[in-house]
Amino acid sequence: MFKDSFKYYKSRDPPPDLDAVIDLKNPDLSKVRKISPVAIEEEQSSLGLRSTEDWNIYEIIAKPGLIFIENPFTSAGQRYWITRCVKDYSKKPNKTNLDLHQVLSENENWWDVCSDNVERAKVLLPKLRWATLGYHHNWDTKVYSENFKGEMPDDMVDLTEYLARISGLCHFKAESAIINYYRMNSTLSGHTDKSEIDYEAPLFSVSFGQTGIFLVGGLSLEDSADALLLRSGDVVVMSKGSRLRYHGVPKILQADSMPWKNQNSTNDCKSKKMCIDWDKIMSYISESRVNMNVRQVLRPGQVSLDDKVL
Ligand SMILES: O=C(O)CCC(=O)C(=O)O
Ligand SMILES: [Fe+2]
Repeated sequence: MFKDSFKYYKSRDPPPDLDAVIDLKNPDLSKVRKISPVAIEEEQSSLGLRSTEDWNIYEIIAKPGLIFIENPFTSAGQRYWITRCVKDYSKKPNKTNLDLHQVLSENENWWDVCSDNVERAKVLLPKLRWATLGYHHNWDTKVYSENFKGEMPDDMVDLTEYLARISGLCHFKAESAIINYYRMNSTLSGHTDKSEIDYEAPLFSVSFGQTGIFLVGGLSLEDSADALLLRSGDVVVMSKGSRLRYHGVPKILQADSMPWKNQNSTNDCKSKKMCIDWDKIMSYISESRVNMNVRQVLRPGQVSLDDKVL
């Protein structure tokens, strides 16, 4: 059952045995099958992705539609997206959990305060838990509204559209995103994401930084669950029969590699300020996991939540 597995993997004392956790760096081909990336003509250069010939894409055999792309990002791509999540997507006017706690004044942004003020950073850094973009995800009502809607960044829209095409899932338009920020002791309890109108559209989850144990069960909490390791750059696509499965993150583990670190000695920050910023971001990510959870809300052709297209 989902809750028992969650408790098992969450436990510190005793720590869980990770032998049964599906590790797609070392895939067990009785549990997963490899799928080929769909060949598409144009190359994309600005999304920080490797050439698709060397992508590893898997589908969990027992959970059709649950697709896993092993880190398709270049090292520079990891740095780009980590910086976007930590520094940019956490900024106003995007909503964050900190808005509810009044720990920042009207004109202050979490990352700016943390990078300028060591004392405030000690308290504030671990406090950021989520930011919402596009249609705001209301955690209490779970209902999207035209009245609470921000901008979706073009890069995130382009990245998920490209990932959808390569995975053979045609239409996808990013309209809402939650950026989840985890510290080493954070968890995300089991849930299904069902506030969206169109369940035909997949849900994309892209993880960076420290490793997460991702637990994915069935359509009911009574069903058993599989645990998967999600490392920096790994992408999970919940589509088709797997779109509404229960899932959660019972544990964050120390990463066994740091693909966001510059592999060669050439420096890719364009100014001294960018280098200093990156050092601070790297220090944050050395004890955090960030997850971009991107959804399509509307049906194709529907222009707003008030547009009752069937
Ligand atoms: O952090 C993750 O891997 C999952 C996040 C998630 O399930 C959500 O935001 O709905
Ligand atoms: Fe979720």
